[in-house]
Amino acid sequence: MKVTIIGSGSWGTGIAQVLADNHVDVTMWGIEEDQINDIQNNHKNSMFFKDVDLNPNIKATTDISVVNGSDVVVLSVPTIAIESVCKQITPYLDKKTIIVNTSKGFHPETNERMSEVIRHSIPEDKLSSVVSLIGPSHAEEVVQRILTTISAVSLNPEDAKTIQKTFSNEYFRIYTGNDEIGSEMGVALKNSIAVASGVLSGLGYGDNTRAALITRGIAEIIRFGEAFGGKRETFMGLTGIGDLIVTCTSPHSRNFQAGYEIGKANTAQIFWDTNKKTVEGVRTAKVVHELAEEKGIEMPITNEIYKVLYEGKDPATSAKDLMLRQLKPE
Ligand SMILES: NC(=O)C1=CN([C@@H]2O[C@H](COP(=O)(O)OP(=O)(O)OC[C@H]3O[C@@H](n4cnc5c(N)ncnc54)[C@H](OP(=O)(O)O)[C@@H]3O)[C@@H](O)[C@H]2O)C=CC1
Ligand SMILES: O=C(CO)COP(=O)(O)O
Repeated sequence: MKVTIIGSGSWGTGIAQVLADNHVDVTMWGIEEDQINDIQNNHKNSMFFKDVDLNPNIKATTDISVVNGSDVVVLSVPTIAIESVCKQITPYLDKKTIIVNTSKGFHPETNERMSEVIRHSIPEDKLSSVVSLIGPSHAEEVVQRILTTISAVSLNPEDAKTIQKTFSNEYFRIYTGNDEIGSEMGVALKNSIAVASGVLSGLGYGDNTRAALITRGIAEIIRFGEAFGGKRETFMGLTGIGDLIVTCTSPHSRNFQAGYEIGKANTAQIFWDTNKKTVEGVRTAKVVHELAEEKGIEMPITNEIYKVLYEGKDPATSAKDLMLRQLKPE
């Protein structure tokens, strides 16, 4: 089994660690020469994990032709880059390949889910199927082999099983699923709720507030996901409540961290002026706000985060407005 990972960032490195530990032939491809040399020669990705030793069998290159001969290609770049990397790898796919999506969010212009983007970007004769490998999994913990469980979700059950077998080990357990819509919606929408979680912490609120946010957050994620065809039970699993909990509560979460700074400053301007990290929940809030308006879906938390990010509303007023919304029965 030959696996190529597209993207040499945080999550690509986490995935590579798991595969190399499983004795899979794994190569990371990236555009940052320094990072690639660091992985290939020093067995480190110091930009992301200063003190972590990587499995020395992880290979790394800036040569995209490495994709040639791959049985599986894992895409570990931000959602805004998924379409372009699909186009870049297509000439080098020489058989029907399983494409593993690990990104969480929507296409920047078409608002499509990631599996849809990949299916539209890679010709059928080069694509076995898309498997989304998603769930509660901060790379910072996976590289340290901290026990983690996530889902391999695909419309093709055989390919989902192949990915389950390839990635599973004593610290990384994979479940399979086929509700692509529900799973991809769950992991995308939780990022905007995680920004809200950070904002509330930055404003100085506590554990009661966070529990309220997670509970009401999953309620609006379910409303949205069901309206698009996701199954209710999926939102109770790893790609729903599981990923929502980890991202809303973990200091590793970049969505939480971005929200925290916004809450502390009581303005999103600080984010727009300084952020350089991958914070998917920011763009997702815009997509979800637009789609929810179109379909008339009630998304109070996501809408307040949208107003904070895109309309200059101050977070303290947003929190108060959420609390004073007209009361309804539970
Ligand atoms: N980090 C995590 O714990 C997890 C992340 N995810 C998801 O994985 C996706 C990637 O996140 P993550 O790895 O954290 O992000 P990072 O920012 O850590 O890494 C992304 C990598 O992709 C590279 N990249 C960006 N655009 C391109 C491009 N056009 N061509 C080639 N490479 C490109 C970046 O290079 P450069 O630095 O030059 O921009 C960087 O090396 C996100 O959707 C995220 O939600 C999912 C689960 C866990
Ligand atoms: O999706 C993730 C963990 O499951 C990563 O979350 P962040 O992008 O907020 O760091």
